[in-house]
Amino acid sequence: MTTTPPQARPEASGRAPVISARDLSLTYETADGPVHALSHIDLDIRPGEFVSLIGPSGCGKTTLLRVIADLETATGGEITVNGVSPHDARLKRSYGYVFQAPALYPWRTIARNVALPLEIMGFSKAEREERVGRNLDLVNLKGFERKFPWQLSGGMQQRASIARALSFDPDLLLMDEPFGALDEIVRDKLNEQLLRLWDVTGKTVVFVTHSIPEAVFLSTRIVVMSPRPGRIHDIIPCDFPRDRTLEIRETQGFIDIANRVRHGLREGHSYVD
Ligand SMILES: Nc1ncnc2c1ncn2[C@@H]1O[C@H](COP(=O)(O)OP(=O)(O)OP(=O)(O)O)[C@@H](O)[C@H]1O
Repeated sequence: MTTTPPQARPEASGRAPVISARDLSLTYETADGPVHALSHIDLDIRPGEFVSLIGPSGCGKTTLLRVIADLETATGGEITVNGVSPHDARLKRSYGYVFQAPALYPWRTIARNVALPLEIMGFSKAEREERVGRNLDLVNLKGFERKFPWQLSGGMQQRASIARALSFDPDLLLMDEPFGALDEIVRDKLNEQLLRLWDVTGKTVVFVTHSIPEAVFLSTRIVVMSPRPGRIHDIIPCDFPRDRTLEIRETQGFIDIANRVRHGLREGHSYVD
């Protein structure tokens, strides 16, 4: 992805939160009885933060992301996104969403996949072309406009889906285990590229992961969740420089935070992948 020099864009602790959840709960009613997917969630996420949600399967990470995105509705408590309800935020196109699988249409070229949200939103052809070019450049896929998804590696496809999520320039990026299906070397590379992209664009990112090193490397804060019912067990700040590189994983500071996350996952009576 682009190597534009990092800009000073510290997380704005004084500014209004992008996401604010108070006593948020969500219970699914199922044939086997209620499933308490989220319980008493209190969380503020400020502009420019990179917040990872980590926890074992079933602790509600995806459900929380889906509530923010208005794909599920909370059954208790309150949540705002950019100061309005998730529904209104969705109508205002406040966020881009990246799924675990790239979910690109195989019959569309990479450029036309990235352009899809812009077509739906009615952007002019000239504006679409400019935005597609800019965002493919941002994820280092310039030159691949005319390729089809199956002609790209899994990592490249996921970068294309990030370009698509960014195409209409939302301030908030919601990412649900975007690199979970990729091998470790590719994942490391994409982690570095995502970090640069976050630094350069100043987006707010909420990122679901099962990986402790990934969470510690990427985040400004890590939300450790535990299951049954899904709740927040710990919130861990990560104060590494924004322009950190993978070498930071060998430092004592990194190891200490990783240990705190691991400890939190164990205390939450959960397992660690
Ligand atoms: N649509 C649904 N209907 C009923 N129960 C659901 C539904 N979606 C999720 N659940 C349940 O809610 C709980 C939380 O699920 P969720 O997918 O949010 O967890 P997760 O932490 O993202 O898990 P994973 O890491 O496996 O993706 C789980 O017990 C799950 O089985």
